[in-house]
Amino acid sequence: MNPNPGQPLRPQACILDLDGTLVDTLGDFIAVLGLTLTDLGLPAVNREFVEHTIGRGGENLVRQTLAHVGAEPALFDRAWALYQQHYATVNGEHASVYPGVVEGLEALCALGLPLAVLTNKPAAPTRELLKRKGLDGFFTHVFGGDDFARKKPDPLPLLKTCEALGTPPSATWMVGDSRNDAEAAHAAGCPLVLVTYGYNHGEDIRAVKAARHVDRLDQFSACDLS
Ligand SMILES: O=C(O)COP(=O)(O)O
Ligand SMILES: [Mg+2]
Repeated sequence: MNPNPGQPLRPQACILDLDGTLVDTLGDFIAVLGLTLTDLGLPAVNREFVEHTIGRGGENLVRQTLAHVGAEPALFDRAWALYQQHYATVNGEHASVYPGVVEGLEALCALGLPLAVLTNKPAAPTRELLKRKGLDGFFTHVFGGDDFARKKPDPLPLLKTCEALGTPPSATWMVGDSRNDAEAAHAAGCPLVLVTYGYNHGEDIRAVKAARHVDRLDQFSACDLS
């Protein structure tokens, strides 16, 4: 029973998004797309386009990019293969952990909460990035966009992650940076925290309904868990 109806349950576990929430990976996406487009003899795309398009997985980014530069959709398979090759090399080089993330994760772990990463990035580069940035030790589970039949904003990956964590969705908080995380969390029944510093397709994340909006991850742990 929720002792405060209308208030979300105190977290028993947390699910965290990766890109735009834990790590600022925009520079990696820009570099990898640049290399891919050069290999294909296609024109470059600008930073704003990349920032507004990331969040729904690499396949979607590559598809949207081909459309944006006026390339044939049939180029997708080649472009996706090149993109993945370049991503494996570049991964983390132009990326940095956001301020407050390590402190926030330490606070959540100190409370004994199991933590999972759930991202639309494929699982292999996700695990590698967490390792390269020294974040891998915080998580009991790491799931990527290719681990389940559907990606966020579908609720399926969140429900599967709750199952793996062994906690009910109503007490499993989702922390993310975009409306994909928000739609998935609302549909799954997970309380939602949105960080204000990530990527939300160029739209103001404060307009998206959430239990909390925070400017740093350690603000979430400070206000909700003590
Ligand atoms: O790969 C992406 O599009 C980013 O995904 P994420 O925000 O779910 O981590
Ligand atoms: Mg994100």
